[in-house]
Amino acid sequence: MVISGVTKRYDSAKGSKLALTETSFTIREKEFVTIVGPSGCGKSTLLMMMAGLLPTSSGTIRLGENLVTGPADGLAVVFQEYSRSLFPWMTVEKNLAMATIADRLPKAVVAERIARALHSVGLEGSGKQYPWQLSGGMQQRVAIARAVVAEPRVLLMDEPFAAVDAQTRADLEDLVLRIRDEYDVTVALVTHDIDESVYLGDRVLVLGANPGRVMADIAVTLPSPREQVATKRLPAFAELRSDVFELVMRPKQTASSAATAAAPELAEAARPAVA
Ligand SMILES: Nc1ncnc2c1ncn2[C@@H]1O[C@H](COP(=O)(O)OP(=O)(O)OP(=O)(O)O)[C@@H](O)[C@H]1O
Repeated sequence: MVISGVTKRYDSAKGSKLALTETSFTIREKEFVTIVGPSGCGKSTLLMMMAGLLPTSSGTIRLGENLVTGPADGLAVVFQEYSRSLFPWMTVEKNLAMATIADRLPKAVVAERIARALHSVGLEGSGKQYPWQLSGGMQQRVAIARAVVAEPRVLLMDEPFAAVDAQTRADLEDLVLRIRDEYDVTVALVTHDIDESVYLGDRVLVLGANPGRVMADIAVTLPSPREQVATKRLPAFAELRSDVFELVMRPKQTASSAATAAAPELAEAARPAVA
């Protein structure tokens, strides 16, 4: 996915707000990129534009050869608010089937995909249940299954674990890492949690606020597969989280020089494309 010179300005009766200043980066195929930054720096705005759910004010977003100008084939989104993103009057299976409707697949293929997706998120026995019969963590698993059932090239996630408890969050983080491998999908995940950004990412994009912009693009060179205890014990993990923390907390006026020092790989534009 290639994001080129994207800006976003919100205009309202109260005035105009530059939410995101010129932003460019590339996400390579199968890469897991996390996007972290302080509240209001434009993380959700950026992700919604990547999903084609919000128009850019200027600049372009491409998925492969195609410009993203609306909800695009090959893109799936998981939101924080699982309870609002699932249809409560439909069973889990029907919720998943809805995501495949546009593809007009044979019934047997849909059933197979649903079974695979439910297995991948550990909900094999829950297909006939309704979302409201499940815990919050299980509902978010359903939302993840629904996102992958259409077998997208890119999975976009907006603070998907912010509304669950710490233990469930750790389980869901590991689940998404497994899903990435099983479905060979490219992932961009927005979070405000610095540890999560480092634990999950192959790269961390650190955004700064006022206006929103990419301050640093940090390669995460931790070994895979990641493991909640062992990975977080590594000195390299502590170092990376400190780098990201410093960038997120650092006052705006010194941010760009700090970013360059902490992340010499900032010249991301030169990377090859792309999912
Ligand atoms: N629909 C809108 N109209 C006007 N301003 C908006 C709108 N949506 C977002 N903004 C503003 O744009 C900026 C970026 O918002 P955005 O929600 O993208 O940030 P964020 O980093 O995702 O924040 P948070 O971490 O708090 O969710 C903020 O200043 C916000 O107030």
